[in-house]
Amino acid sequence: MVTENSDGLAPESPADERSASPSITLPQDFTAHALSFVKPEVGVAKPDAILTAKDVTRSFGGIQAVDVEYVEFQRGAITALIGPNGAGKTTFFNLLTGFDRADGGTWTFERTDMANKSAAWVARHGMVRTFQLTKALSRLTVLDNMLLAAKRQRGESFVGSLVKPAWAGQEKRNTERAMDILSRFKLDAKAADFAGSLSGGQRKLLEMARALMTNPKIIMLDEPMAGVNPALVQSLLGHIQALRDEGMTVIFVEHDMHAVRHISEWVVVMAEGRIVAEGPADSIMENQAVVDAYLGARHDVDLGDDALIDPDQLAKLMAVRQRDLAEQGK
Ligand SMILES: Nc1ncnc2c1ncn2[C@@H]1O[C@H](COP(=O)(O)OP(=O)(O)OP(=O)(O)O)[C@@H](O)[C@H]1O
Repeated sequence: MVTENSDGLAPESPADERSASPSITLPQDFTAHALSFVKPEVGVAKPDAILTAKDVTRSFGGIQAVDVEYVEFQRGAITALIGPNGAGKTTFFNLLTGFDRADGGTWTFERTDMANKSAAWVARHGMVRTFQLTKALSRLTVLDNMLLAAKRQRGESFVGSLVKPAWAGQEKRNTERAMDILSRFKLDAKAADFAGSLSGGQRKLLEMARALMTNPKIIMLDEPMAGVNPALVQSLLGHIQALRDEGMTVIFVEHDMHAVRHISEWVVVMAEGRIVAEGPADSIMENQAVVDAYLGARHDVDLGDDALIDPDQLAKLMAVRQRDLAEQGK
């Protein structure tokens, strides 16, 4: 039997079906509490995994960009994916969300095989990633960006979009939904403005807003703090926490370690394509593999809170930094 929406139309995507059925949202404390019993070990099982990846590989020429043996992501939690430049974080995101094809491996989302499905298919099944505002999108209005995101993520064909009755009803619903989401991010007054006129922080909010157009269960944010005025960081973090509080699973790639420490319940660390550590943010900074990974690639990294780093490891970091400066003759 096909369930009907309140406007009498059949649901058009699994996202619509999901919103029509009752859902249970576990309290945020439950997720954080459940993770506090998990051992900080690579590949460790989570109490309620929503996404599981196994033996996922991707190479470019001679470079092994991703070589993830096993990782689970906890439902309803905020998980940060960190690592030095070139660690494979974005490539891993692209593989999981269907924007790139893996050489090998499997991954399942809610026990559904997601390996090498199209990005539109992945989004329709509830997993979306954010994208930076490109030049072309900057020349469209804020509302157009939202409507385009809904179309693209549904995988609508050009011919399909010309079938007027279906198109018109859908367009109206999409516009209403877009305005609702924009008002949540206080961007509704900007709906008719060019996206390119937004500030750095507002652009990040628009990226998040676009991803919400298909009512996802997992939202994957690529560097949500990049280019954001420090005064707006707190508000952006609040929006991410609000998504989690509503029951969404959030996975985000971020270099800003203060943000990572502030909001994530779990941190997964990548280096040279592999996962080298995972655990709660507070303990991860003391992990030798993490310090080594950053020492190998980014000597100027700010791990968020010096007080959390083991004094020996901090001394090691400082020594490398001093040596670099000496070599540069400073
Ligand atoms: N399309 C591509 N063609 C060739 N090499 C690529 C491509 N995409 C990524 N790589 C390489 O794969 C490796 C992993 O890159 P990726 O961008 O995934 O790392 P990252 O951890 O996201 O880095 P950053 O934090 O700097 O964004 C790097 O060596 C990169 O140069």
